[in-house]
Amino acid sequence: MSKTPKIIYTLTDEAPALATYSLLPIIDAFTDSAGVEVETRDISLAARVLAQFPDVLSDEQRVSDDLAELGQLATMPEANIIKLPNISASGPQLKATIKELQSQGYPLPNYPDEPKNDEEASVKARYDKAKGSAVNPVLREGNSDRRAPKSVKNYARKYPHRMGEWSADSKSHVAHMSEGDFYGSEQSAVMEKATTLKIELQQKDGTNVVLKPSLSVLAGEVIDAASMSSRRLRSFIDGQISDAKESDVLFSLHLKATMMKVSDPIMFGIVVEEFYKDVLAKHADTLKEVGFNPNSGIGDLYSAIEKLSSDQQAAIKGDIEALYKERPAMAMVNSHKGITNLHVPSDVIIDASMPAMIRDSGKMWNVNDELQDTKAVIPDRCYATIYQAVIEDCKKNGAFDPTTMGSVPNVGLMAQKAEEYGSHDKTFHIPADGTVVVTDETGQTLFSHPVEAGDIWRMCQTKDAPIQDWVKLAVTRARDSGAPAIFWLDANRAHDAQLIKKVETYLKDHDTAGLDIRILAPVDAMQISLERIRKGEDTISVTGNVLRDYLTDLFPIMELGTSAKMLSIVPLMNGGGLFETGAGGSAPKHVQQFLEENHLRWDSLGEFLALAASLEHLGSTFGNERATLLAKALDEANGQFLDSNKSPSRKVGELDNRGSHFYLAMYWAEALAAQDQDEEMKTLFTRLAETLKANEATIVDELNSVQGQSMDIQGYFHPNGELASQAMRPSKTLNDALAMVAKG
Ligand SMILES: NC(=O)C1=CN([C@@H]2O[C@H](COP(=O)(O)OP(=O)(O)OC[C@H]3O[C@@H](n4cnc5c(N)ncnc54)[C@H](OP(=O)(O)O)[C@@H]3O)[C@@H](O)[C@H]2O)C=CC1
Ligand SMILES: O=C(O)CCC(=O)C(=O)O
Ligand SMILES: [Mg+2]
Repeated sequence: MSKTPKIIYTLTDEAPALATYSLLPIIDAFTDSAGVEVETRDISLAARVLAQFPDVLSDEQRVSDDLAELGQLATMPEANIIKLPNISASGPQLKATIKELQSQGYPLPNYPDEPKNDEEASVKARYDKAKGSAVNPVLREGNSDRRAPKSVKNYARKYPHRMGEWSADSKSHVAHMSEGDFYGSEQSAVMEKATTLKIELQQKDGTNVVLKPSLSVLAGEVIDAASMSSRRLRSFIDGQISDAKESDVLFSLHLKATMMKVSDPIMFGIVVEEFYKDVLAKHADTLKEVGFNPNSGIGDLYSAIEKLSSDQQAAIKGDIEALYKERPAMAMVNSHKGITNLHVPSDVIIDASMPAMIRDSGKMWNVNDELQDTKAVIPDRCYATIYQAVIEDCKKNGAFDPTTMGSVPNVGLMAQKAEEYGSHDKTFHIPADGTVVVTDETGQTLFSHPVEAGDIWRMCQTKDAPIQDWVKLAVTRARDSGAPAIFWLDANRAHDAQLIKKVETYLKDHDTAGLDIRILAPVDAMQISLERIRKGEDTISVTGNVLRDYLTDLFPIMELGTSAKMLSIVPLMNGGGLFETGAGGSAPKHVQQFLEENHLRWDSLGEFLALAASLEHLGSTFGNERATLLAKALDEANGQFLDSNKSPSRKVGELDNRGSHFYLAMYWAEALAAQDQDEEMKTLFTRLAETLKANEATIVDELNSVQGQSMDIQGYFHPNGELASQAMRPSKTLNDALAMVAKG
């Protein structure tokens, strides 16, 4: 790996990838002229799929495995990576990508749902490497520091987003299990020394199945295991379906099937099976024949039955319509297109979906496109209760006020795959009744869980070094910000109880004099943080990986309207920097709008903030003065951008993502023109600033007047780069101005 100071900018998917076609040429123009190298690496879902199959692709079609390269880089001190959100693919998304690539002439094999031989098993294993949250855990060699910078908070106070009102008699609530879940069954242990673990299912019939023959663990590592009873989950879901009907609230399910890619699709499938039970039973044989997979959602049924005669299709569809009349109303993802909460496992993802519901008065959309009170089903108790605490607070005190509310930044434990629950090769769908037993190399039993066929059993690892780093980061943030820091840990949970001991120990390594650092159960931590936020006070949440994910959408969405406006830094444990953009996802809805009317409402503020932090890091690590200068100027430009409210509008014909990039470029050039530290840069950027200012009206007109047309960029997951670039760079005046400063 070269040690030249450079920034790696990632190419990803959907809305952020489209935005990059417009933003990257601007970044290139500014950094080229300063001699700062910016290189790209493609970690899009399509590229990650292609990288798995060099053997079937032609020389021209073959792509490098950029993710593997970046995974290596993330462990080195010179790493400086800007990571945009990417698709964490659900099964249906992965299959759609394969289909699109095949239609573009890539001779990829089909995805074998049920491999029939070794060859198919190997194909499936390769595809599965690109499934779910396959990027973030590879790059996250550090813990997470996510917060709203002051300028962004001031912006939200000046231009508050809309918040739905709350009523004291809202019927919305969270429903969770009371037994048989992961929370209730968790067992945890800290490894005294490095060892190798074995996971085995001792079946009732006396035979043993080795689930994992060997797993190396380090001294000090926290290991835990838990199970989810499918029988109890089914009866809980049945109860909730009846209760939603009786209480006349929408039924909705909130999981993280993308990130917890093994456990949560199974839970999703169980809910699909229970909700559509009668129809699925009536047509069981036919649906089996056409290969319907409930874990992929009811949307998969509609695709699967396309193979049937139109009469057969009509019969099944008719039965589903009849079932809807008996069942409670379901929360809709898109009522115009008939997309329900149970259509696709990746459409409703808890980190974004629960905050959106809370922002919308605790309601979700019904089939008539109206907001309605909702039962939010979050089966496992580990974190469900925090959302109920927010709902209770809103019912009592009304909606939060973005103009006065304080902030809850987050310090999250996630380095080296910490607490990656339910997502990896240590989560199993149990094939038969028995006991799952974990033993160490001396044969001593660590954990033992009685299980039934169909249950989910998961193990999770959290290494010691990341925990120490996380505690240190929390103390640093508390010191730098002056805000109290709360560790959200539940003494009644086996895993958290181990972490509490470690936190108490490692806090002693730091000077905490004068700091307010507490350890509280998540519900208590939530209540105190909400009480303080209403008084305009800030409270740092110091959490494990799952709460990091949940809270870094929840609070930003309440405070700023979207998590896209967050600063999201991952100080890598070996000294490098990973700068994530925002905290949200890849906004598929934004792409839909872009394709329908050539308006991209994606807000790249997260990218602007990440770039400033990345340049600053490059400047300080390599003593590169021009990088520092660019960083300072970009900081000012970001302030100006927010102050002038040049974020994209949601409406066609108005300023969109491209227009917002133009303004950023103008403010950035103006800031560089205003400085006196570097004469050459001053001269160059004064010319650019003057040109952009003089042509502001023309450029904005060129960018806005193209809107209102449908667009075709020949692909969704793997669009034609030239067409996408043309679409995203429609202003000749702006392009010519940028060419003026670009080197060469
Ligand atoms: N770090 C990562 O790589 C992450 C990836 N993902 C992936 O993203 C995909 C979609 O996930 P989903 O949960 O729907 O989350 P998204 O964040 O994509 O969408 C939720 C909503 O948040 C708003 N939003 C998000 N980002 C922006 C932005 N930059 N500018 C303006 N508004 C924004 C949009 O609201 P509105 O519609 O009102 O405009 C959007 O519809 C999935 O494939 C998921 O796996 C998800 C989270 C993180
Ligand atoms: O990796 C993923 O799938 C999602 C990550 C995410 O939502 C987050 O880090 O906030
Ligand atoms: Mg998230």
